[in-house]
Amino acid sequence: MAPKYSIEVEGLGKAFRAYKRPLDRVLESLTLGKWKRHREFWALKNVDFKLKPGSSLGLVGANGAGKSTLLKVLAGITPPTQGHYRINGSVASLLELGAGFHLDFTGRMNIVSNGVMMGFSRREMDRRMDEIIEFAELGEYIDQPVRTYSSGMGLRLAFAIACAVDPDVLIVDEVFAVGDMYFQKKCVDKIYSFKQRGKTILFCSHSLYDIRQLCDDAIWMRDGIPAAIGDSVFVTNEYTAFQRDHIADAQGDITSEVPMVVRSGLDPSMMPRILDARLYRLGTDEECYQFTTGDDLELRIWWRNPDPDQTPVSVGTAFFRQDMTITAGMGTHFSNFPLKEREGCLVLRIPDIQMLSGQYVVPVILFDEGGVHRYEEFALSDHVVVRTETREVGMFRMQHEWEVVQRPTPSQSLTEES
Ligand SMILES: Nc1ncnc2c1ncn2[C@@H]1O[C@H](COP(=O)(O)OP(=O)(O)OP(=O)(O)O)[C@@H](O)[C@H]1O
Repeated sequence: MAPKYSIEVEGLGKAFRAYKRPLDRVLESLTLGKWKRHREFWALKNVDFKLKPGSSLGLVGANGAGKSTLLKVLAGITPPTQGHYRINGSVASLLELGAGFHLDFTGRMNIVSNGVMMGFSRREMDRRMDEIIEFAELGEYIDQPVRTYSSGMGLRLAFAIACAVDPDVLIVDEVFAVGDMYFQKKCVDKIYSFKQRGKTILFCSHSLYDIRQLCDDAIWMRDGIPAAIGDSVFVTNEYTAFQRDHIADAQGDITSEVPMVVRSGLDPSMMPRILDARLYRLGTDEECYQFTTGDDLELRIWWRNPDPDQTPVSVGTAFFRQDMTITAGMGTHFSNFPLKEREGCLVLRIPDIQMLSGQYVVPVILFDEGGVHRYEEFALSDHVVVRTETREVGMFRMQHEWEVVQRPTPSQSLTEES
């Protein structure tokens, strides 16, 4: 019978020793610990959660919040100081890049030694060798020592090995931060296929967008303690709200939630591209960036995709306020509207805009078909300004109505009944 949970974590904590100076560590060890020179520092405290097979959990939080430490504990790389965890099934982890590789061994030799470390026999790894080499696409480098690899190449090899051993639980730390666009796309596809096959994924990223797209649930780690746990959209919203209130320099960086575009790896002539994007009054050729609440607008996006079968794309856009809030986001992938053409002008019609006064930045983003991987981000030539002619407050005009009816207050009805 399949286990109810693939990961169970209870009261997990991890303390490190913090030394003021490197010398203090030496002094402490020379005195066999009698002369204590460290202070205890808790990188993780009171972490509790359970994950069912097939679910994916994202970790978000500021630098130093404890995300990597939690992943390392669960990957068995470092023991917890407090609490327990249990993982039902096999685990593969992609944590520090290149960790677990022998630098003087070739890629091929590392495939075997890595697999053996994960509990596979040499023969099994030999059997999977071709599949791993094919996925990693390292060419002749597969027979070169790993010390000659770039970090992207190390990642390719590590990811190929992790995929080939087909673990029940995959633990991934910021895998999309390294590697070229083409390989990132392969990683995303693999992660999706893991999810679809009922595997469990633990994933840490600074890209809230990736967390929302790939993870069902999320934990916001703050100073080693879970500050919010739950649905990934809820948790990332909580985290964004916190960042907005606490990080002064977040001002101005209004599209930071949409991660950077990566433009390498593919033959440039085969790259899907956004050629242009402009805003108009609906149904006219009047290009316009100033609207009044209730106006009708139309965004036209010209794109080209040389190979829609091999590289299917989707297009998204959003209205970002100056404080980073996404007021509204739309995407062909959300609307199940596939773009099968090689090129064309995609028209997004928005009648009766309901946004209230404000200035918005409207990027247009070319994604893969699932809306996860970004090929290109295109900025409109101007900010969009919306004015509201009434004195309504808030971000949005919400549909509503008022009415006066004759009905007793609930407390009156109770008195009458008794
Ligand atoms: N081996 C270690 N010895 C001492 N302190 C450590 C060690 N590893 C991590 N820490 C500390 O634990 C805290 C949590 O670190 P961790 O790497 O888990 O954060 P993170 O959330 O992954 O950060 P980032 O987003 O920058 O990767 C940090 O203050 C870090 O300095």
